[in-house]
Amino acid sequence: MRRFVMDEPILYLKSRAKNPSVTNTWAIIRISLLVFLLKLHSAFSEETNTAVEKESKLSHVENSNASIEEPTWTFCGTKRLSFIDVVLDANFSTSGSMAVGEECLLRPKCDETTGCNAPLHCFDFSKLENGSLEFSESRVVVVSPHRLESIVEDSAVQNVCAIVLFYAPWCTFSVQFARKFNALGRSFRGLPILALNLAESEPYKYILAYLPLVAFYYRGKTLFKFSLESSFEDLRDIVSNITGFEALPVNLSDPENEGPIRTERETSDQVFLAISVWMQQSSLKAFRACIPPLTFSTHKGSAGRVGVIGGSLEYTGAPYFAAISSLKAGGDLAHVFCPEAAAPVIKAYSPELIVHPLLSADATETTRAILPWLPRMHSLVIGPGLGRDPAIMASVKALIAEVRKMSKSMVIDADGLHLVTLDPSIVEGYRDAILTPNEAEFQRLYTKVFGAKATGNSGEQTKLLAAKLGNLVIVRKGQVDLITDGQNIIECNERGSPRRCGGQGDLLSGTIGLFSHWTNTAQTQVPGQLLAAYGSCYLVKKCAELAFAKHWSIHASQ
Ligand SMILES: NC(=O)C1=CN([C@@H]2O[C@H](COP(=O)(O)OP(=O)(O)OC[C@H]3O[C@@H](n4cnc5c(N)ncnc54)[C@H](O)[C@@H]3O)[C@@H](O)[C@H]2O)[C@@H](O)CC1
Ligand SMILES: Nc1ncnc2c1ncn2[C@@H]1O[C@H](COP(=O)(O)OP(=O)(O)OP(=O)(O)O)[C@@H](O)[C@H]1O
Repeated sequence: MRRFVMDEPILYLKSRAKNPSVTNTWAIIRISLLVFLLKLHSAFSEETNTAVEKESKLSHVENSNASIEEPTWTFCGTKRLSFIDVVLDANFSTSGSMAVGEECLLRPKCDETTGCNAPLHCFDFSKLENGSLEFSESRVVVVSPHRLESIVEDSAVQNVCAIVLFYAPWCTFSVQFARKFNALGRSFRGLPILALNLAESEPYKYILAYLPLVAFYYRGKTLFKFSLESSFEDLRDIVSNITGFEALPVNLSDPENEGPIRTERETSDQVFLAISVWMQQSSLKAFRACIPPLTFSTHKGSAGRVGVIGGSLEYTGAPYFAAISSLKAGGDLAHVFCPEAAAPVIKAYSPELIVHPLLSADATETTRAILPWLPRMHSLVIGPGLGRDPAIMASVKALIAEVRKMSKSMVIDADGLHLVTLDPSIVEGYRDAILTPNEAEFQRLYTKVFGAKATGNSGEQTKLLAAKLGNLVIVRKGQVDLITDGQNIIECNERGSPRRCGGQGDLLSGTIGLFSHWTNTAQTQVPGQLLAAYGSCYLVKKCAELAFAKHWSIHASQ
């Protein structure tokens, strides 16, 4: 599924708008092409003629305003306005975001010729001759995503302002805001006042911090986003002040303001989508707040000591990936407890890792040797590369029992999950456990616990299993990672990488091990294990996406 942030098409178009000579040349080429197309098309139908007429008018817009300079910006004057965000890039004199309710007024920068009160040069569509264009009327125009992109594209090469409401008919706040926005549309003639219904758009196509959200575009840039706490009068004044368009008298309570955006709420399954988007955004924010600051007062180990219990003669990469990722993500010390045969190999991969060749087929001896180390670990990652030797499994089972007694965070992955599938009671009811199954591992565990294959909604299946195991945390990995403690569920639907090379799960378990220490220390409102898991899923998917974009074919070390 393609996803992009709202500003992405704008960024793409910026390069064309920045250089006036390129813009002019581009405009001339477009006009010549349009004139040619005009002649060609006018032979066909009446409908085609109308379209061509519109294009011809737009080319007139381009032509007449080709010389207009990019304005610079400043805040001046005082008026109580509410902006969510002021999105001005390096070309502009002011940047930053402003809290709701701050006293400010955004203006093109004061200079000798324009003074402080000069508005933007926004094209007035109502002044077009024979103006039958959609924007020449005074009303909100509901557009498709495709149409919105083309308008933003047009506005990048012309001096067109566009005000866009992103809304959903099932969203209570959108519906409450609809009347104000409908009235805003009726207050201005000649200015594109648009609305995009997210319910009819590709899910996740626009990542919006708020719903509803009003964005103001000018020449292909998002200049700012309005807060919905603004009154209708404030919204109208902002638009009027910035564009220089005079507002028509409109009464907010007029019945005509019932449309075109509906003021009655529709019910829909998409509400879940909104909650999911909100959960992801708030989880990321909450997780970020748990990241320990870098200061000179900390000591070695305080940012995290993670122990990985894993590795075998066959698999030395998996425990290495888990341990090294906990260090690379910000941990201070990473220990690996592995069989003797694997230790020199793992050690040779990296001098950073502290490798203990203490895991053996003798459960009593293993426990005796590793037990003194356990209290020093903040968290344990159990399973990467262990293999399935029954005697080793028995040793690990004994260690899990010791970790439980110490109430330490424990991430169970790979062959550790095989052990849990053989005997789920070893983790049952232990809320500090985080299981990280891939799809195959999830199905095996689910079948073992419920005696039947999982069917139906995958979120519900995952919640059911986590609840049945006593509300521990399950991270079901896949195209969308599902993270649940049996009550709450968070999805991580970052794009990740289409390369499914081995070892990516080990990166995930290693970082969850570290992050669970951070979130437990920070004492969060959202359960710490859930946050740690979300932070890690987000990080691993983001890294995979970036590495894939850079190398095109990735493997875990990248
Ligand atoms: N470099 C290394 O040392 C590595 C070692 N690894 C270790 O290798 C051992 C075996 O791990 P496996 O993951 O192969 O476990 P399994 O032996 O249980 O195999 C899982 C099977 O499920 C399949 N599968 C995975 N995701 C699936 C999905 N979404 N839908 C359908 N089928 C799916 C896989 O192709 C595989 O055949 C573990 O100890 C693991 O830690 C892996 O972590 C990879 C890297
Ligand atoms: N189809 C997919 N598209 C994008 N990302 C995916 C997809 N499937 C899994 N991932 C991501 O890859 C990472 C590892 O998941 P995977 O299912 O490969 O685990 P694993 O089999 O346990 O890995 P490992 O090879 O380390 O044992 C997770 O971050 C997961 O989100």
